Amino acid sequence: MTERIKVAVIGASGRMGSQAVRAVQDAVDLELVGTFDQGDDLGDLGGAQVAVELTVPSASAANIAHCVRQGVHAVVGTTGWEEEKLAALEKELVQQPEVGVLIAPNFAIGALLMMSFAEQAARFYESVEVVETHHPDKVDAPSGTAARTARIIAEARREAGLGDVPDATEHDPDGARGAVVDGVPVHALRLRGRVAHQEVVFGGVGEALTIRHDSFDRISFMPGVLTGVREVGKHPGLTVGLENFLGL
Ligand SMILES: NC(=O)c1ccc[n+]([C@@H]2O[C@H](COP(=O)([O-])OP(=O)(O)OC[C@H]3O[C@@H](n4cnc5c(N)ncnc54)[C@H](O)[C@@H]3O)[C@@H](O)[C@H]2O)c1
Ligand SMILES: O=C(O)C1=N[C@H](C(=O)O)CCC1
Repeated sequence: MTERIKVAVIGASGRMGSQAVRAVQDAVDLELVGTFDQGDDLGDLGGAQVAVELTVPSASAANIAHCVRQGVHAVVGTTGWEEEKLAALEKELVQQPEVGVLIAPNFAIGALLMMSFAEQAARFYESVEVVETHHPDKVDAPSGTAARTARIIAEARREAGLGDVPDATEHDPDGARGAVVDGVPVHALRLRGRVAHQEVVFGGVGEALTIRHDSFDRISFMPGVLTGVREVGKHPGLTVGLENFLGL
């Protein structure tokens, strides 16, 4: 039998981390060797080959820098990885060229397809807005998925030579038009009872296209987490987006 991949989970007591612990325990080809949460010394990560990191935006970069220095591959679901943090991580990875880090704003297959479909549609529509809905315990807004979707759409619009999204608003003292990420309006709803949901709404002359994805349960993220764990060691350096491991 081939050796099982040794896995640690950081943020193991959280909503996602506790699901990830169960998913790793249930996978015959993986071995859970460490669980860590706030205040724990990560040390050698229990001898893990791969760490799954599901914490908070303010802690994630330091945790991943630690993993890289320990020579441990990392699968990162935590959001809030802005450009500066990614640049600093890339510098860390230069010192450990055999280590792979996957930053995955969303592990659900449907969310990855939603972003892919949105990229495909972007060049055909003058108007586009992103509306994300999450549970009210989420600490960051807009969601990592919404921010990434907006950037993917913006890039596709630039490549197609589209100009700004049309918007005649002159007076919006309360910010009713929402945030703007790379030129794309993004609206964040926080509702008890929801998990993670997003609509990408395109508007053209006389028509609209809505691409919607719903995660009703965090179990929807687990196949993607496990794919990340199995693949990350084969992809040294930084990878942003699980779609890169899925041929999407
Ligand atoms: N990529 C995805 O598909 C996906 C899906 C769901 C959630 N997320 C993201 O995952 C992250 C976690 O979400 P959640 O709902 O599980 O949050 P949560 O608040 O339930 O869990 C976070 C856990 O991290 C722990 N923690 C905080 N600081 C820490 C530190 N310095 N070291 C170790 N552990 C620490 C907390 O104690 C808590 O147990 C968020 O950033 C969220 O946006 C990503
Ligand atoms: O529950 C969360 O928090 C989620 N965070 C990710 C994001 O910000 O995009 C993925 C969906 C769930």
